[in-house]
Amino acid sequence: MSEAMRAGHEAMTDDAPMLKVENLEGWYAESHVLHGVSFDVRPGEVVTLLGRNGAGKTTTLRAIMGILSKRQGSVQFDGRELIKLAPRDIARAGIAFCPEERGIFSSLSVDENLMLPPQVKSGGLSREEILDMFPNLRERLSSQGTKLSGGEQQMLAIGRILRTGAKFLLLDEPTEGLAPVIVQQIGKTLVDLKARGFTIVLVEQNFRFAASVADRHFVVEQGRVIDMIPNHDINNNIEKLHTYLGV
Ligand SMILES: Nc1ncnc2c1ncn2[C@@H]1O[C@H](COP(=O)(O)OP(=O)(O)OP(=O)(O)O)[C@@H](O)[C@H]1O
Repeated sequence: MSEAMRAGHEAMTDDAPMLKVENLEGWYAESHVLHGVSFDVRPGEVVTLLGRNGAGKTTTLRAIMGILSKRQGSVQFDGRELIKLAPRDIARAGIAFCPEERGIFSSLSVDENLMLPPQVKSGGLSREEILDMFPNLRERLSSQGTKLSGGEQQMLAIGRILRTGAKFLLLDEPTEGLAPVIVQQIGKTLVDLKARGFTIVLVEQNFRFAASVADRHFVVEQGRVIDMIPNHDINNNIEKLHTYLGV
């Protein structure tokens, strides 16, 4: 079998990663922040990036999305190298990013915010399906984006990327600052998305939440992935995790 055929064959098998990040390095201007991040995500998985503040989790998502001024290394998605692509082409490949700051436009209504991101692929959720998933948003459709509660804004930020057709989601701390009952609701949403075939990378500080939704956890420290813990093995690794996370 030729190299090209083997690569194609591997891309077709279930075990092949959907995303494979290798030796990813990233900079903010002169500041070298990512020092060779490597991890992979299989189709249908939910994985988390865990780590202390400033470890490089958000920067890793930004580097995957191409929205970092300088980056190098390899980001393969569905067997295709993305590292040299512009952010819009990375989005078109089928990766959607929900940033920590949520990016809700204050001058637009909930409905307008929802319909804002362009569709990049067929098979995205319809407006109705999204509103079925987030009934609170249906009641607030004509409200201004910033009149929403933090939880509603988070649901809108997640909901609108589901329209795009991207099946691979990068979610940056979706539970940050939210009340426990809302965190629970977001957790149910992620389980639902997984059941619908979405693959998710989740940056999370809330370790308990991470354990309730994820298949595997990657520990980020000083711009590198230093460990991987399968969720089924998490109870055997609690002390180690506490040390990693400084909690
Ligand atoms: N816009 C920026 N310009 C310069 N340095 C930055 C910028 N954003 C983050 N950094 C630095 O890059 C490093 C990694 O930050 P990053 O936000 O990726 O960490 P994190 O693991 O996501 O942590 P947090 O939970 O605090 O967001 C930190 O040292 C941070 O100070």
